[in-house]
Amino acid sequence: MSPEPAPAGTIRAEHVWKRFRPDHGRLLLRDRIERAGRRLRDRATAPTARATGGGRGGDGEWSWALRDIDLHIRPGESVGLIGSNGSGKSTLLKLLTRVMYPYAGRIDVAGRIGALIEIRAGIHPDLTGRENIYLFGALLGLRRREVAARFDDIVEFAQLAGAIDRQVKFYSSGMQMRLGFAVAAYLEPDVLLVDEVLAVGDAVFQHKCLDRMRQVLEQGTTLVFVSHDLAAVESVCGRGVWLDRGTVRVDGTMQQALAAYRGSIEAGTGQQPAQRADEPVRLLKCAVRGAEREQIASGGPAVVEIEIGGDTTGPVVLHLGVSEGTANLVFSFNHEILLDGGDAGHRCTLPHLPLPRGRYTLWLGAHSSWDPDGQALMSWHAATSFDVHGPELDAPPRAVVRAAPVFVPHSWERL
Ligand SMILES: Nc1ncnc2c1ncn2[C@@H]1O[C@H](COP(=O)(O)OP(=O)(O)OP(=O)(O)O)[C@@H](O)[C@H]1O
Repeated sequence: MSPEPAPAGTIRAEHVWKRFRPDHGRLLLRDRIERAGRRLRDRATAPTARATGGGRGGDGEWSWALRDIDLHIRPGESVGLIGSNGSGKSTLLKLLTRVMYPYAGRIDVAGRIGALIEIRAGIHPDLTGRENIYLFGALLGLRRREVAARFDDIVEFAQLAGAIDRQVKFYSSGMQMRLGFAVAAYLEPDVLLVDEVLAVGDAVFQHKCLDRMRQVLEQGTTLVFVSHDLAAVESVCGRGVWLDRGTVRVDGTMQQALAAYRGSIEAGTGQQPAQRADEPVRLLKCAVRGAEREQIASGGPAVVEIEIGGDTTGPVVLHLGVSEGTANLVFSFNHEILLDGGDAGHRCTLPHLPLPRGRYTLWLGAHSSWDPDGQALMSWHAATSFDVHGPELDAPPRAVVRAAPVFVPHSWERL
């Protein structure tokens, strides 16, 4: 008896492997014969056995983009796929759309798929924008009448009113991306797959895309969203999957996946710029603590203690900043200090640290007061990390982007 078909919007990937051959150069006949021989020998070996060896296949030429991926996504779920460059995010989306096929494993996507995985994916350059919309609709299995009912919304969203009867090859990349996203998001797919759409559009269009994704989710569509804009992914997705060198490192809530991913970036020392050697102003010590050696609490006091050395004399502008993870600078300020050529300690007190629970990085740099735009006396670098204890920030409504975490004390009363 065949198993029950999965409900539309279900995505299931079981033990999925995908590999690529990096060298696409021309091969001599001798190389081809050698490869064919190796392939024949390989056939006798099981896929997983061939897959071992740190990303290299048995013939030493293949590298694994995805290794043993298992994912089950239910209808209506919103999944953010995060991970560093080359971790396999786009490859996974391409497998889901069947633009390419896995080497081993099984992929099932139930229902109609709307996808924007490459700017020009699914868009035919010789057809007009109008023809592309109808063609895409037909590929999704929609009737002409059904596409016509959504046509005006698509054109309005993509801001292409004046260009819809022009061939797409004459569109700018921004126009093509807007058309691709609008078509994918307005033709009511059961599954919407979006890869890095925010990288191309301007800020207004980015917000429109996030807003549209939220509406699509409210209609019950399944969303898989790939982006390096972590705040945007966090604002739309409830579930987070962190891909690391082709494997799933964390599959949990979006917050869990982001915390683990950010933590790994921080732990990977060398990824954070350290102070350069031989700079005129040297940071000898740096610590962040709460008042009276207590831990730092949201809204409570924090004390930054630093010791500066070097031969420089005279007034110097010290820059201090705090970032979430290594990326988002939450705040920064400057302070002028007077150096006398010896080592000296400086203390900065922040009476109410406006940060919610989390791990933060303290950044420091210094410039001459006489030449604030000139060469840094101490380059901007990550000096230390510290933890803040307190409440998590409440989540904003879906598709509203929170740029940086700021804890603002507040109280409510009923009138
Ligand atoms: N068509 C291809 N031919 C050869 N190698 C490929 C191909 N597509 C992807 N790869 C390789 O597979 C690995 C995963 O790539 P993929 O584009 O899926 O990563 P990603 O996580 O989407 O990265 P990014 O964040 O930079 O977009 C990389 O090592 C990449 O070089």
